[in-house]
Amino acid sequence: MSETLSTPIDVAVGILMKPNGDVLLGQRPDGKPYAGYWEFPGGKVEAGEAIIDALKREFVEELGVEVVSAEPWCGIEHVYPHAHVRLHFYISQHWLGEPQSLENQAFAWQGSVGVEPLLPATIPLIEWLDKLRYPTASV
Ligand SMILES: Nc1nc2c([nH]c(=O)n2[C@@H]2O[C@H](COP(=O)(O)OP(=O)(O)OP(=O)(O)O)[C@@H](O)[C@H]2O)c(=O)[nH]1
Repeated sequence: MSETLSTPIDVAVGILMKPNGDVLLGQRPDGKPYAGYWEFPGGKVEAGEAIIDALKREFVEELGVEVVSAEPWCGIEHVYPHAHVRLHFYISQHWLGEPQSLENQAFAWQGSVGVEPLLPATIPLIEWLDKLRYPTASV
């Protein structure tokens, strides 16, 4: 148990961003920790896998979307009761295909993010993302 919590797990997370700034969030399906919480799509990096390859794989598996290009944006480390995660966030503005619910999860394109609850480690990202998406807004 202590080893599980002290050893960080790398997670590749992708933010699909439309030209108008809308971003895609997904709801964690039943059976996973924090089921029902909203997150940016992604998942754990497998042994020996590059983070960008994990991102592309997860998007195909979860959404049927091919990420053509994505830029690393920021990293967050967070210790949950179930895991110590190191989240690698990427932003993609270039993908192929419409997101499909391949794991029976709900999805929502969001301008101002209104879905909740969000995964705890993802909450601070929204403010940073808004500064990036809406640089002239006074908020
Ligand atoms: N995808 C994603 N994961 C996040 C975010 N924020 C956050 O804390 N996480 C954490 O990162 C981890 C992702 O693991 P996961 O269980 O979803 O990964 P996975 O799809 O590979 O799951 P699996 O092991 O069932 O195949 C979870 O501990 C989750 O709580 C986020 O915005 N997106």
